[in-house]
Amino acid sequence: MATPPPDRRPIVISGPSGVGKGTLYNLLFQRYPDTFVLSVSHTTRAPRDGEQDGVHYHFVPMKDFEDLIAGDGFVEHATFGGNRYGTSKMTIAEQAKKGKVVLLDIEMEGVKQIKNSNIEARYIFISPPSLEVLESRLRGRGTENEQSIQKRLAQATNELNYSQVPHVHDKIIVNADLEKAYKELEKYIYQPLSG
Ligand SMILES: Nc1ncnc2c1ncn2[C@@H]1O[C@H](COP(=O)(O)OP(=O)(O)OP(=O)(O)O)[C@@H](O)[C@H]1O
Repeated sequence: MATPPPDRRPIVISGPSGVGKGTLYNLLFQRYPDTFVLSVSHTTRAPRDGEQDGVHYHFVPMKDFEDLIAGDGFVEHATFGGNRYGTSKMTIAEQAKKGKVVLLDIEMEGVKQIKNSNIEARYIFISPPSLEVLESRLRGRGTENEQSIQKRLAQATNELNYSQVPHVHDKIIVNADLEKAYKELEKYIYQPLSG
């Protein structure tokens, strides 16, 4: 059943790669169908096999991406590996208008940009129980090569340091036991409005 949470602000989920963000919010999507929607990013990179425009990404030419930046159309944008990625204000507004609570899966630099924008959001950080566990999850997922694993682990330290900065995140959840972490996420998202 679609039961929207009392607080309808977009939810920004961040945390190191491999910590279980996707696993956790996919559980939320399964258990509350039609309630939440993952924000679809814009990118200038080419679609990979099986990726659909408007579903996995909005695939756009560089010129369109730059026009969107010039028109202040993004809440956050970044460059990775020579390709640009961003979350457009329009995407968030369109989904919110349909009555859905928008979930944004965003890395640290994007979180900083959203915090500097005028977007009202809730910020959740997913933390690993330890760097050793994070490494074993990244390896266990089997999607990364050694170089990519090392890069993600190095970046994880930056993300974890940022999560310690007071008042950046509204909620920090340690993803040790999956079901416990999920319950904590659900409880936070569905908590009654305060004040
Ligand atoms: N609590 C948990 N206990 C054990 N394994 C877990 C737990 N949570 C997630 N995993 C596993 O860890 C791996 C990484 O999870 P996931 O892909 O959801 O991470 P992510 O944070 O979304 O990563 P990325 O940012 O790279 O997309 C997956 O193989 C997943 O099944």
